[in-house]
Amino acid sequence: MNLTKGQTAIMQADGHLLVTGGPGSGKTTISILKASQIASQNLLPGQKVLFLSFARATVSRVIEAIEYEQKIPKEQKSFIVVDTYHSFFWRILKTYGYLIGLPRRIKVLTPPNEAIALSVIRSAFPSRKLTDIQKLEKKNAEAAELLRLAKEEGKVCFDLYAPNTYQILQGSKRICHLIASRYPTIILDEFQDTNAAQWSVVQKLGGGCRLLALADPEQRIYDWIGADPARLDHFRETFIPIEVDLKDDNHRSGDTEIAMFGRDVLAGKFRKNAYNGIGIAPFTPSRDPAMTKLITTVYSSRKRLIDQGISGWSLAILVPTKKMTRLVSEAFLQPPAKLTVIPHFAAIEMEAAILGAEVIALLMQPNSGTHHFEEFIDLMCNYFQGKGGDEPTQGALQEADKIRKNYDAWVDAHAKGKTLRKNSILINMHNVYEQACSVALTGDPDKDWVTIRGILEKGTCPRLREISLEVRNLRLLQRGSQLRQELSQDWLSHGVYLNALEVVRRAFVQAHFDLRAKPESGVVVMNMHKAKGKQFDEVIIFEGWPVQHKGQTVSNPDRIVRANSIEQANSQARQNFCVSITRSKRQTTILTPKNDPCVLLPSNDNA
Ligand SMILES: Nc1ncnc2c1ncn2[C@@H]1O[C@H](COP(=O)(O)OP(=O)(O)OP(=O)(O)O)[C@@H](O)[C@H]1O
Repeated sequence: MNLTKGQTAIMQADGHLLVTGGPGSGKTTISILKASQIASQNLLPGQKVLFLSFARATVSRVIEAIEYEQKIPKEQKSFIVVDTYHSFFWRILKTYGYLIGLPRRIKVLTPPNEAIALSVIRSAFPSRKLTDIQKLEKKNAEAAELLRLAKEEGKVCFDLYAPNTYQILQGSKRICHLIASRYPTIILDEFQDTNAAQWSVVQKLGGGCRLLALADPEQRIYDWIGADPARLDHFRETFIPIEVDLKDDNHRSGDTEIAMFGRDVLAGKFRKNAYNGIGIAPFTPSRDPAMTKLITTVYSSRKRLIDQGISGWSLAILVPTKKMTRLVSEAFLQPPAKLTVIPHFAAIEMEAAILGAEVIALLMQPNSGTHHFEEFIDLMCNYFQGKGGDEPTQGALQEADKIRKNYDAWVDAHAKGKTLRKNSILINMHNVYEQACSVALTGDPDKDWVTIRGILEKGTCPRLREISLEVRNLRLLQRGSQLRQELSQDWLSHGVYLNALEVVRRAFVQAHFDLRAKPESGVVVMNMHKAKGKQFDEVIIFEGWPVQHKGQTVSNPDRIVRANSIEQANSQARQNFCVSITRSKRQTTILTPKNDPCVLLPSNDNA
């Protein structure tokens, strides 16, 4: 690979560095080569280069670049640590948290458990249309409870990682010094999206370490969780870095006009009528025709990639919302019009699946007396309280309440020697529970998991059926996985799965910090925000459509721009769209409803 002038300047620079550049301009690539150079020339024994990213998704892209694209030699690779901000902060908190009043032993409060812990507070507020005062009260009540959980119970939620790490660094020069001597160079990926708390930690780290920030101000898509347009200026003022702008170099899709189209979307002015590498196709705005259009478009893209003989090809379907990710995934599994199924991986929010998995794990454990059913009920309530993550629906919270009340009535009836009323939701739930508990398990975790899941799926309890469908999205029991090994070990030691629930809970915490990743391949479906920092051979962007009644639009959900309204087409919407468009190396196809095309696309007036 021949380095560009800008990339060469980066290789020659000393001191703090700020590297900017558009999509595919080679920021990640050059930072890896720089890390490798530092690893071979500037490290003392015990030191490493630390590469910090926001999400595991981005980490996997960096690892892909280190392993597969740049083929960094083994001896240098072992001196580069790629980590998420989360897991780096967590390591600091675990070791030094006691200095700021956290208990000596702390645990991760995972998002599903955070949702459960906050559900009582949340259910006290209306789920929609909150006044500003209500919003503030809710936020304060949630923050106070999360702080209490951290300080009193040692359960630390993700949002406290950065502020608590800052507190530790602020209070101890010695710890700052220790980190700097371990990691004399820190690379900050996607720096434009750093929030205030993360920035305060970076400022502390920069006192002793050399910082290399990578940024594209036009790919800033996290304003809603604290990214700040002025962040690059903060970095410039604080660290006076050498600055290299890789500008609009485009190595990702250089043979196409994908990057040009992305820039034109940002500017809202289109230089051409058609762009090489960009396809825009309308679909009929209702479920089956829309999904049919998407599925046939996927067939064509997939065929193109296979015909070109690209090994390990990747095709991403990017959609605006979590809900659409699910709808598309379901349509790929059960396509309309007798089309064939599309094997794929969907990046679905996992709260519901994780809590559902806990129910299955408990059912794998032996039914060892009266508390088993009680624990089962607790997990069912947890599932409904936590399945919506930080946006629980009132319906789900009420469902949890209903289960609890019916259980109390059941206990009461038992105590009085009476039977439960016939229409109690507990009747079916208990029947299916009993069936699951009485099935003979084999010691093969994968098989046993599927057996229990099957009982829930075929049973008469709609709530357990829902759980069986949710956990279908889990991929934790593949051959060789840690979870599978630990469950097998549990069976070997006890002849039953004595600790299945504990093993499953542990596996999810490990999975959150697990950074081993393979390049993304095959068909993947994900929300547009999740595609940040990634690249694929082809991309299809697919959005929702207006719902009409008697000729009037009654709602317009799941659009690239909220309600597809030109007033909402702000820079965030444009940047988010541009990031998605430019993830592709060869071809980006945009599918948009025929009667109400995306307002960011060229219309006949501005093409
Ligand atoms: N000088 C170069 N010559 C050829 N290919 C390059 C060069 N620099 C980078 N590339 C390739 O271009 C592609 C995009 O590079 P990279 O991912 O580093 O860009 P980026 O600036 O980090 O992109 P984004 O901000 O969109 O995530 C990669 O496949 C990389 O291998």
